[in-house]
Amino acid sequence: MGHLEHLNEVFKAIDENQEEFVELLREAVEIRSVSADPARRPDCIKMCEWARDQLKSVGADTSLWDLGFEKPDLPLPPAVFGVYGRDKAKKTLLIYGHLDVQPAEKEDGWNTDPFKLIEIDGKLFGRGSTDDKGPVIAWIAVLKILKRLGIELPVNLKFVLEGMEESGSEGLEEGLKNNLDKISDVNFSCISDNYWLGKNKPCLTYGLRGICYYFVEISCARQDLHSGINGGSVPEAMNDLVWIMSQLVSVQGEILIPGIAELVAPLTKEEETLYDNIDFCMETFKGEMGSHGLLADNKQRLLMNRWRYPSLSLHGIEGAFSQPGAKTVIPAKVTGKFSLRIVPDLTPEATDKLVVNYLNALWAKRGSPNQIKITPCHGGKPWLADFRDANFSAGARAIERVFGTTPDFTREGGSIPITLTIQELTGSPVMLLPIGASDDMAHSQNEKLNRENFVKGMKVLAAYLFELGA
Ligand SMILES: NCC(=O)N[C@@H](Cc1c[nH]cn1)C(=O)O
Ligand SMILES: [Zn+2]
Ligand SMILES: [Zn+2]
Repeated sequence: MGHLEHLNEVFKAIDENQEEFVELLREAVEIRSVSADPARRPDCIKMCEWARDQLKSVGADTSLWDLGFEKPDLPLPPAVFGVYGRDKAKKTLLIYGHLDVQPAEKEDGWNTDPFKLIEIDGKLFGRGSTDDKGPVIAWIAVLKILKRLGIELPVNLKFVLEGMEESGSEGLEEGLKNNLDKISDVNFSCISDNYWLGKNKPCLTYGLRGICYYFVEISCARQDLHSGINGGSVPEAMNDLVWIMSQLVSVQGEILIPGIAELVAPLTKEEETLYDNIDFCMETFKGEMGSHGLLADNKQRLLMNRWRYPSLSLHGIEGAFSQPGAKTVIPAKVTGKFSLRIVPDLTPEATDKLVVNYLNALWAKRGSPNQIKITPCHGGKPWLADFRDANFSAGARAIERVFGTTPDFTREGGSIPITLTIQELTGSPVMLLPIGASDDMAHSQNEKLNRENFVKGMKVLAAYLFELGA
């Protein structure tokens, strides 16, 4: 039987068994694997063990790689490694995904409990539904279906799943380097951990921005003070911090740190034309976010701002009063948090140097007697690939089979720190194959994955395996 006939059977079985896979996603969403919260570390570990058990249940050889400790009393979640098939005559595909999620509280403004999967109008709401538990489960679903139907896999598979992606993939690069012999036979890699550019048209992604995250801690007193009793008598940490944070980015979104713009790879004529035919509407994008404005006045420039230029975002101030009401306090210690999304040819090292020099220069100018501590937190490199290779061709053909349309080739503004490492360590091409839609609201309130995207995503992944093995 040819691979096409197999696919029709596989697609039918995916449709008929979709409820089972929604239930798997429900189980996974209920595990609060928030990697940024040390108190949730046991849940991150539990989530990795859960995924290991799922892979085992379909017949993969699995192991957990110990990745050591984040801090003396805080173990890193293990990486899940799975091998499915060892046929020397077949190509080997490495599948990467992550099992940890961003923090979420109902009080943040969710309409439902973030850690309960709730379906409303075909949308599966829950933290991690789209980023990245849904896509990981889509892979597991494909294996379950192929096993059930007794269909031989057209390629060998190797899984690398981790529990720290949302916190910079700490420990994973070392874990991969320690297990190089296990991934040296990989011919292709695929990551499903980003989103379509819109709600209707699928895409394949060939670029990611990197990330450099910073903490700036300023302290002014031993403990919080009364702003009536002490206001006007002490230089305040919060005033210093807000002064610094207001000088990082302009109202037009331009990064004010000297030297950053100069390290950005120049735009070539060939690259410029790539943005013209992409199916993207600025007004729809603005509407989906409910934003009050955009930082560009044409589609091409807006996409470039998201994909090929760096950006700087202010994330929060730890220690500042943020509850409802009007507490009259002078916080004793505040920590500002911001990050830069970096692009070729910026490196985390060069970015750290420029950022730290600039913060030190600002601090000297401020002349405050308070104490400052600048901590570069995690860094991840950008990634840019050639979308004209065999991996992308197989992905594009798979999408055509399921959607009857060719995908757009896109870049992504977010970061998956391990992507470049996987490409370099395996010496083979990586492709990003998103299944979620642009309005999934990853990292935000009411994160969701459309049931249709979930089901069609499984079909695309299955078709991709057959195209790759053809
Ligand atoms: N789906 C990819 C993703 O969301 N990646 C994160 C990675 C990250 C790095 N530091 C914190 N998170 C992203 O924010 O892009
Ligand atoms: Zn993700
Ligand atoms: Zn994420």
